[in-house]
Amino acid sequence: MEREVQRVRQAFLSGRSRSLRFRLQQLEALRRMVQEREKDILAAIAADLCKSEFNAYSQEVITVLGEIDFMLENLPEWVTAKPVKKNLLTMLDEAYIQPQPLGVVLIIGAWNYPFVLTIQPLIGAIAAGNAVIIKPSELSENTAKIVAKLLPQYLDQDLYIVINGGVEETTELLKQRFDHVFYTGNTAVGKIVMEAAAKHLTPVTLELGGKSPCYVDKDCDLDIVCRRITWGKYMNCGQTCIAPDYILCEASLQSQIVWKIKETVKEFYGENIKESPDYERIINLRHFKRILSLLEGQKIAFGGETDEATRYIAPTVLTDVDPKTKVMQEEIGPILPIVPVKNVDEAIDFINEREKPLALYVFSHNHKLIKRMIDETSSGGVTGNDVIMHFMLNSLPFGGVGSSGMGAYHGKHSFDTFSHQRPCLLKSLKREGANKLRYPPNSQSKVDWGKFFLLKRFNKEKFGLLLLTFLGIVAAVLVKAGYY
Ligand SMILES: NC(=O)c1ccc[n+]([C@@H]2O[C@H](COP(=O)([O-])OP(=O)(O)OC[C@H]3O[C@@H](n4cnc5c(N)ncnc54)[C@H](O)[C@@H]3O)[C@@H](O)[C@H]2O)c1
Ligand SMILES: CCCCCCC=O
Repeated sequence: MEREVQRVRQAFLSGRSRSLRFRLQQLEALRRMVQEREKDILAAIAADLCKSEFNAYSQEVITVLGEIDFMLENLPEWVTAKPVKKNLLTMLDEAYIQPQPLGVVLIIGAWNYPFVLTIQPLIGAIAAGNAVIIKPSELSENTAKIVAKLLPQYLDQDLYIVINGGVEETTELLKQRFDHVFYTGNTAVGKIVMEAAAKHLTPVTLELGGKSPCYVDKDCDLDIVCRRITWGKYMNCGQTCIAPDYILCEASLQSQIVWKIKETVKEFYGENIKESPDYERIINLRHFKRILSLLEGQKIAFGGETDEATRYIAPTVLTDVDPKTKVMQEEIGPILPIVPVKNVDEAIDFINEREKPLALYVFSHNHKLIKRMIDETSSGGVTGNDVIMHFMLNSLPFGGVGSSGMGAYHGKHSFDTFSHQRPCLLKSLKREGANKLRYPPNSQSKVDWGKFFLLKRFNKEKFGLLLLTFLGIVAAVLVKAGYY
C-alpha cells in the first residue's frame, strides 16, 4: 500500500497534473470512458443493485457527464489567479489568490450510488490538479471492478489509481499520508476516517448519512406532494443518502398521505412491484435482515412484503410511529414512517432535538412557513416542495453538517474542496522609503501613520480612494525625506 501511495505521490511531484491543458485532457478522457463504456458501467450497477439501465443512466451517469461538461466549460476561468482588493499599504503591489492542487487525494466511495459517488469527487480532484487514489466500496463489487478496469485504460496510470478491497485495505490505506481524504459512507466509519487523517493533519471531507425529515404542511396539494415523496423515497429501494426518511405531519393528514402514496406506488411500479424494472433491491443480506427487524411492533399501513432470496422489501409505510423506536434511529431503506405532530412548531422542535440531517424537505403552499423551517433548523441541504433535487444542481454545494458530515462538493465547490486557495502578495524591491514606517525604531508618529493607513475608513467612492492614494504618496515622501 505504502509503495502504491508513494508511486502516486511521485507522479504528482512530476508536476504534470498541474497544467490546465493536462487537466482538461484527462477530463475529456474520462468523458470518453463513460460514453464508450456506458454499457459495461450500467451492467455493473445493475448487477450490484438490480437497477435498470434507464435508472442507472439517469441516477448516476447523467450526473457524471453533466459534472465533466461543467468542469470543462468553467475550469479555464477557475484556475486563473484572482486579484483581490488592496489597502493603502499594498496599493502598488500585486495581490491575488492562486488556486493550487492539494497533492495526493484519497477518495473512499460508498455502495449505494457506487459510480457517481466515486467518479464525481474524482472529477473535482482532477479538475483541481491533484493525483488521486480511489477506493470504491467493496459492497458494490461489480462497479468497483469495472471502475478499476476502465480508469487505467483512459487516464494517466500513475496519477489516478484504483485500489480495491475491504475494510482491511481501507484501514491500511488510511495509515498513509494524504493531502486530503474524501469519504462517503456511514457516520461511524466517518469517525474512524477522521481519526486516521488527524494523525497526519490531513483535511477531510465527510459525506455521511442520517435521517432526513420531510414535513408536510396541511396547506399543500397532497397529490403532488405524495407523488414527489414516493419518487424520492423508493428510488434505489430507499437506499439514497438524501431520501426523505420519515414524514412529519398533523395526524389528520396521515390516512390521506398513506392512501395517496399507495396509489402512486401502484402507478409507478404496477400491481406486481417485484416485476417492475424500476424497483431495486437491498444491497446485501445483512442490510436486508437489519431493515426487516425494524418492522417488528410497527403499524404497517401498507407494504411490508419481503423476499429474502432476492432481498426484496416492498415500499412500506408505517403510521403513528413512536419516535423512540429503532426505525427512527437507523437507515431504513424503503420503509417510510409517519410521525404525527401537532403543528409546525412541534415539527421544528422534533428536528432540532435530533442530530443534524443531511437533507430537510418541507412541503407547503406557504412560502413563509418554508422559510421559517429553513431559518429555525439546520441540515446539510434543503429542497422545498420537492425531494432530492438540490443534489442535481451543481451550483449548490452538496454536503452535510454536524453528524451528517463536513465539507461539500459538486461543480465549483468540488474544485474548491480539492484546491488550496493560496494568497500571494508580490512586492517590488523599490519604494523602500514607505517601509520605514514599520521598521524599528518605532515611534508614536509611526503608530499614528499605521493607524491612519490601516484603520481609517473612507467611503468607497473613487474620490475617497484617490485621496487615500495621494495621502499615501505624501506619507511615503515624508518618510523618505527623513521627517519620521
Ligand atoms: N453524504 C453523502 O453524500 C452520502 C452518499 C451516499 C451514502 N451516504 C451514506 O453512506 C452510508 C452507506 O455507506 P456505508 O458506510 O454502508 O458504505 P460501505 O460499507 O461501502 O463503506 C464505505 C467505505 O468505508 C470503508 N469502511 C467500512 N468499514 C470500515 C472500517 N471499519 N474502517 C475503515 N474503512 C471502512 C469501506 O471499505 C468502504 O470503502 C449511508 O449511511 C448513507 O446515508 C452518504
Ligand atoms: C438521483 C441521484 C441521487 C444520488 C444521491 C447520492 C446519495 O446517496
